[in-house]
Amino acid sequence: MLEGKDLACVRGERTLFSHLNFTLNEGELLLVQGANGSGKTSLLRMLCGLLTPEFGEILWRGEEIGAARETYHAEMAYFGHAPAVKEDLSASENLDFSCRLAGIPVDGDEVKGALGHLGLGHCLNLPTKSLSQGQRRRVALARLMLVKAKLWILDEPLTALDQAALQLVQNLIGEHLRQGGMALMTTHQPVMITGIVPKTLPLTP
Ligand SMILES: Nc1ncnc2c1ncn2[C@@H]1O[C@H](COP(=O)(O)OP(=O)(O)OP(=O)(O)O)[C@@H](O)[C@H]1O
Repeated sequence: MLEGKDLACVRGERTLFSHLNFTLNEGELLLVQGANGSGKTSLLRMLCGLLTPEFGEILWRGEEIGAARETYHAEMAYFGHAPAVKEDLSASENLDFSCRLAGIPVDGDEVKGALGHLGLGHCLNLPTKSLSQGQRRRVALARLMLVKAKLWILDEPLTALDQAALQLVQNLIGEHLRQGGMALMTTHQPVMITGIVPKTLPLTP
């Protein structure tokens, strides 16, 4: 279980949120909601250990994430606001590279399968810089299929996707949850995943 207890976030002079509590269990989806600038990305960065809460604690399987760092990072995958893809590498090289960097061995067929699943089968070997924004985001999202993490932390994974890709990515999240995974995400779009009723976490100061 992932648990946030009495969390507060201050950026500059502003308290973005305080007294924030949530739990996330296997099979659950938590939608972090709030206006632009309310602190959604800041919260996700906290959950990844990239930002220290002003107050409160974040627990993974009952242990504070700093103390459980190694286990936690092995079980968590983060899809950032600006997806990390290297422009000069092809779609398949990007996936291969990022999985190796994370210590996850993948073979060419797995990479091809993940990219094909997200509708990128026809541009496996093109340099990422020649792909559209939506296609680049799909390359970064395809990584989720390979890293086999229990917890997905997704910052606006639905942005810039066309209707077909929206469906594919929501199906991917649904499949992850049905297999006992957990997901926490931000989005400004409606989320419709068959059989899943998301929990919501509104951010207010
Ligand atoms: N390093 C920083 N120093 C000071 N303020 C910051 C810093 N990083 C972010 N902020 C401020 O914190 C606020 C929240 O930013 P954040 O990116 O978490 O919001 P958000 O809810 O994800 O917004 P959006 O919906 O636009 O993506 C913003 O007002 C932003 O300017």
